[in-house]
Amino acid sequence: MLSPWRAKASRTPCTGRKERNLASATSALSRAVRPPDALFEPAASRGLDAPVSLIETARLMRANPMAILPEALFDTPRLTGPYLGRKVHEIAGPEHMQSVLQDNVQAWRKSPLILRMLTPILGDSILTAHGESWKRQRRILQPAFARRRIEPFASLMARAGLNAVERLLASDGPAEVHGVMNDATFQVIEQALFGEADGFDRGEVRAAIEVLLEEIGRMRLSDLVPWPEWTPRYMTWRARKARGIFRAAADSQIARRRAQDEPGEDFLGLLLNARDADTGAALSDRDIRDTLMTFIAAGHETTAIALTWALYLVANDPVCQDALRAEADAVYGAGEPDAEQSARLVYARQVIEEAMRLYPPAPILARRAVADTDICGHPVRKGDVALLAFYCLHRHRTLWAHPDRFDPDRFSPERRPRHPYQFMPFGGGPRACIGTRFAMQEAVIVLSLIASRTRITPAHGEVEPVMQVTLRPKGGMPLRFEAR
Ligand code: HEM
Repeated sequence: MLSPWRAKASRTPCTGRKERNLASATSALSRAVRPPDALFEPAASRGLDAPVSLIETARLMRANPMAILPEALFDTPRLTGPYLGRKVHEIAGPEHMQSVLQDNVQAWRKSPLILRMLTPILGDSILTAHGESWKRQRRILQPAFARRRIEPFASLMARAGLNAVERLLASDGPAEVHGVMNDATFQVIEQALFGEADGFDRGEVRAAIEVLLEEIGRMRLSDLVPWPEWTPRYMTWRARKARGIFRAAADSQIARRRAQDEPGEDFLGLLLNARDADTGAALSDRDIRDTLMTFIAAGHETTAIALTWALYLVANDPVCQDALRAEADAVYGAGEPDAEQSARLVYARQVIEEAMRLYPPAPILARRAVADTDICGHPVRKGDVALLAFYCLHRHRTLWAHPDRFDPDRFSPERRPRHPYQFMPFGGGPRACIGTRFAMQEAVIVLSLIASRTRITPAHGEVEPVMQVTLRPKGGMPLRFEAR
């Protein structure tokens, strides 16, 4: 059975006529040469087929939260089970997602477990705040992500893509793609935030950020205890020191910029200039510092993960590689794409979307009910938990034909999913990712450059996904690259 939601129109494809023609041409190229069952089908991560004890659940959560997803959630939109005297609602249906993230959003808050892990490092930032504090920050930050603000970053994204090509080709034997993609997206976010600023030791700050991201991603058994919200989370001495290094560097950059007449066009400049449209208020230095760290935490590893899985899938699909190359030749030739050209790389965009369908960088989100409510008519009590299983939604057997196959043509203008909550790597509703446009522009440019300049082949067999906040490749992602 295919999507019962298909009839519900409407997500307008944001492609112009010229792009659509190009999309059909490259899609036709990728389809014409092979029958659908010749498509690459990576092994899928499957979950529990029977309930397990609370202790076993805690163990699995720490090792790989993907393992607690029930197998049945690939066939049904909701499952409900017991959870510490309350209920946990695991959901994988578009209308159920919409109910939690949009229709009844005021009844849900981000999970205390995730907030406990994020807040010591990100503070009360747009990612962790709720209520008025979140609304104010979202209002002030939204204009920084307008198209005209993001487009100028295309050239630094292309530079990072070209650096990545060089490193992948220089590798003696298989390249460790996840590391190279992490470096590329770090280069992009760091330059987008601070521009060419000097006055701080970039190497030291990068090392500190790595320690902080590791600290955010490390779930401890004590995190699974439902402490009162005000109980501080234990932080290692190393993480405290790293937080001090990052804060000192950010504070000194903020002070230097404030002393200049022109704050600049990078994110730091935009944050210093940003004003609340309702009240005219500016962000405090502390808000700005926490926002900078939040953009790094939310925007660098996620994009690197999307690219890593996309390259894995493309490595296993030579026809898709040829189609990517043909598109790059037609759109920007031997040069590198600018913002206008990157918007015309519609097939590269489809590949990134299909990669994020199969491997959503954020595969599960958790929410806790702060009031009695319901999910599509099913009663929910205050204190219940909802697990939004995007991984299951994206491979749901009632929604997608051959859900485990890599088929970028699913995202062609004629075939793309119609329900806005059927494909949601960036979340949904008012708390959806603010960085979507930035991430898509970056991922499309970097993927297109790598696929057009190299021939990619798998180095070992299947790679398994493991969730450590994001959906990482277990044991890394070795692939081989040859110059075209
Ligand atoms: C492929 C890359 C990315 C993916 C898959 C992704 C995914 C997500 C998801 C699923 C959420 C919703 C979280 C929730 O509802 O609990 C989110 C929120 C957010 N993302 Fe992204 N993201 C990406 C890139 C970025 C980038 C590049 C930035 C910034 C430069 C960014 C900044 C944020 C922020 C600030 C939020 C919180 C928004 C709010 O609560 O109002 N993300 N992202």
